[in-house]
Amino acid sequence: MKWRDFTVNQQLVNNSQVEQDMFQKIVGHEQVVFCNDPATGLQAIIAIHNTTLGPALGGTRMYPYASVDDALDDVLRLSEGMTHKCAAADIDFGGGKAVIIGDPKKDKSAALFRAFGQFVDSLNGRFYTGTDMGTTMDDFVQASKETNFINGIPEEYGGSGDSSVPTAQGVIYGLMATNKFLFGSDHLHGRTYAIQGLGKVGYKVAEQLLQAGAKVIVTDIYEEVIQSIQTKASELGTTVTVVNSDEIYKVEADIFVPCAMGGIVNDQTIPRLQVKAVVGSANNQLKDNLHAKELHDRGILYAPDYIVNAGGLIQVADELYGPNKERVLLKTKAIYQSLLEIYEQANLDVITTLEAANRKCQNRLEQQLKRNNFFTRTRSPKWQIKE
Ligand SMILES: NC(=O)C1=CN([C@@H]2O[C@H](COP(=O)(O)OP(=O)(O)OC[C@H]3O[C@@H](n4cnc5c(N)ncnc54)[C@H](O)[C@@H]3O)[C@@H](O)[C@H]2O)C=CC1
Ligand SMILES: O=C(O)CCC(=O)C(=O)O
Repeated sequence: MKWRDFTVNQQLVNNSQVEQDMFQKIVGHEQVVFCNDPATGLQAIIAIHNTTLGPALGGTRMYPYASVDDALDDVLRLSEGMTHKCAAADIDFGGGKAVIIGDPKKDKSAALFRAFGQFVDSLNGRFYTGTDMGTTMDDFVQASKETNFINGIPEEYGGSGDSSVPTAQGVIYGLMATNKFLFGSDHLHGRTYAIQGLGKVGYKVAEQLLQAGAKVIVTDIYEEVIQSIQTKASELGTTVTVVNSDEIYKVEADIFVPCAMGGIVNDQTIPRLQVKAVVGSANNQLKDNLHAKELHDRGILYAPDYIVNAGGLIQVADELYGPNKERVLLKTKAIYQSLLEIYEQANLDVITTLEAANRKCQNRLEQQLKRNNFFTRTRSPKWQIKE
C-alpha cells in the first residue's frame, strides 16, 4: 500500500484478514495512533509500546517512507527500542515513538508541526515527544504551541536544548568503553572510526574524535555536511577521509559508527565489515536480532544501540524534573560502565551482547511489575506539568 493512496477504503476496512494481520503486527504494543490532517498534509503514526515504567517517551522521525507499511514497521520497532532504552538507563518512562511520513527537506511547515502537536495533546500525557532523525528543535517549538507534552526544545523556550549533544557524548563514552574492553585502554586517539551519517549526532561524534586525534572516515548523502566536516578538520589541523554511502561498509577501521538509518547491519553488510566493533547512535542498527549472533560469530563486538544512544533520552526525561546539565552529564557518563558490564556479562554467560542487554531490561520491567502489585495512593508522575 503506497502512502499517497492511504485514503479510507471500505473494502480494506471490511477485510477481516487485513485487520487480523494489522493486530498481529501490533500485538506487542499497547496503542497505535494514525494521525491524518489533509489541511497541512500531515500523515503520522504514533506508537506506544509499553508504559510499565511510565508514560511513553520517544522522538518523532520525519522520513519519506515508500509506504505506510514501511512507516508502521519503523515506528513499531523504534518504540519497542525505547522501552528497552528507558529500562536499561533506569528512566521512569515507557517506550513510544512517532513517525511523520514526508521529506524533511521539502514537506515541513509550521502548520504541519502544530497539527502534529494537537494529535500528541489528544493522548493527554500518555506520550511525550521531541526530535529524531529528520526533525529539529524548531519543529517542536511549533508543536509545543499546541501541547505541553513536548521535550527537547531550546533553552530559550524553557526546554533542555539540543538532545543530540548528550546523545553524541554517550556515543563517545560507548566508544571509550569498547576500546577499553577490546584494547585495554579507553583512549580514543590512535584508532580508526568509520562514521555513517553526519547529522545532529554523527557530526558531533566526528568532531570530538578529530579533536581527540583519531583517524576518521565519513560518509553522508548530503554534500554540505561533508564539506562542513572537512572544514572543521582543517581548522583542527587534520583531515577526514570521505567515502561514498556504500563504501563505508567495507573500509578497514577499528569501529563502525552508524549514525543514520536503522537496519544497516544485515545479511548483505555483515560479510563486508572489516571492523572489530559496531558502536553508534542509529536506532535499530540490526535488521533482525539474529544479526547480533552473526556479528558475535564473526568476532565483531556489537554495542547494543539502545545502551549507547541513551544520552538524548536521559536529557529529555530529566527535563521534566527541571533541566540540570550536570545531572544529565553524570547519567550519560554511566553509559560507559553499563556497556562494559554488558560486554563482560555476555562473555561470562556465552551469550550475545544484545541478549545480555535485553536481560537487564527484562529484569527492570519485572521488578516494576512486581512493585505495581502494591497499592499506592497515587500513580501520578513525580514531576508536575505546567498548564
Ligand atoms: N538526535 C538524537 O538525540 C538521537 C538520535 N538517535 C538516532 O541516531 C541516528 C541519527 O540521528 P540524528 O543525527 O538526530 O539524525 P539527522 O537527521 O540529524 O542525521 C542523519 C544523517 O544521516 C544522513 N544519512 C541518511 N541516510 C544516509 C545513508 N544512507 N548514508 C549516509 N548518511 C545518511 C543524513 O543525510 C543526515 O545527515 C538516527 O537513527 C536516530 O534515530 C538515537 C538517539 C537520540
Ligand atoms: O533523543 C531524544 O530527543 C528522545 C529520545 C529518543 O527518541 C531516542 O533515544 O531515540
